[in-house]
Amino acid sequence: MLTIRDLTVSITGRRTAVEILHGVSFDVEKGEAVGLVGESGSGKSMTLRSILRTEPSNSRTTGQILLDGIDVHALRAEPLRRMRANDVSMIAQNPHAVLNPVLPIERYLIEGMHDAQGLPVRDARRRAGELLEQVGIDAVDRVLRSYPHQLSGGMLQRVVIAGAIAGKPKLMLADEPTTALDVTTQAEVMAILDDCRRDLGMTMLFVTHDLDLAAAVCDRINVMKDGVIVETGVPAQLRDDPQHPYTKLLMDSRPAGLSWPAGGGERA
Ligand SMILES: Nc1ncnc2c1ncn2[C@@H]1O[C@H](COP(=O)(O)OP(=O)(O)OP(=O)(O)O)[C@@H](O)[C@H]1O
Repeated sequence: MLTIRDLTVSITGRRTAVEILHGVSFDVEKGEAVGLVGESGSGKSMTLRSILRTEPSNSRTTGQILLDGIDVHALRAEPLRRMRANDVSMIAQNPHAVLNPVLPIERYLIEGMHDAQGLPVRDARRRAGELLEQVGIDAVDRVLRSYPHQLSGGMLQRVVIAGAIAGKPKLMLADEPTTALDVTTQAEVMAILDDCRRDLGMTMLFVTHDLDLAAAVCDRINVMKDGVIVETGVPAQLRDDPQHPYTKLLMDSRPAGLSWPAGGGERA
């Protein structure tokens, strides 16, 4: 479904250019959850931005990104808008960056569905309620009428997930979706995201610095360092037989006593 080949991104200054991604290549098959794991600054977010073509304006991208065989860097404005509206959804770290603080949640969801799918407002309102139920929200009417500042971070991230799955996108990009939440809420939101993905059969590219979290939800993991994928494997393989020194370092730096979750590639 997603093929990335030899992706390089350089940030250009007046006289110099700094290369940030140095020939990144990996695949995500239909229905798979694939992790992109690495420390801060390794280039994970830039890889996601390249897929959505939202790289900084002073950047230069080479290589190929194919979504179902279509080269996203060759798309003109209208097909690109359609791709962002219908095919690829993004869940970012901070829901406040996505939700307009002066609009109730209802407007965010309804306008999103109206704009992206052309759903009439009345249908979009009903669907918004269903989506909130799907992400585990009970007090649907209260949440729909609330403004972002009236809801907790975990609740807001559920709303963002509801918006992201509304159009049943082919590909979900999740960029540290639980990092800004407290630990208990992190687990809840991650479980909801994982459930929604499975229920809808969506493909996911999941960016995180947390190898354990990636292992819990991903079928395969790409380990990234300094703009390069240094190792790819299923979670059990990275745990039992890490090949690259950086993967070993990530394994060794996990909190003591933390057992590797039975998830991802280890699921029955
Ligand atoms: N607009 C920009 N201009 C210049 N450099 C940038 C820009 N955006 C990102 N970078 C640099 O590109 C590199 C990769 O950044 P990126 O955000 O992709 O890393 P990351 O792995 O997602 O880290 P984090 O988890 O902190 O977001 C970093 O060195 C960062 O400083």
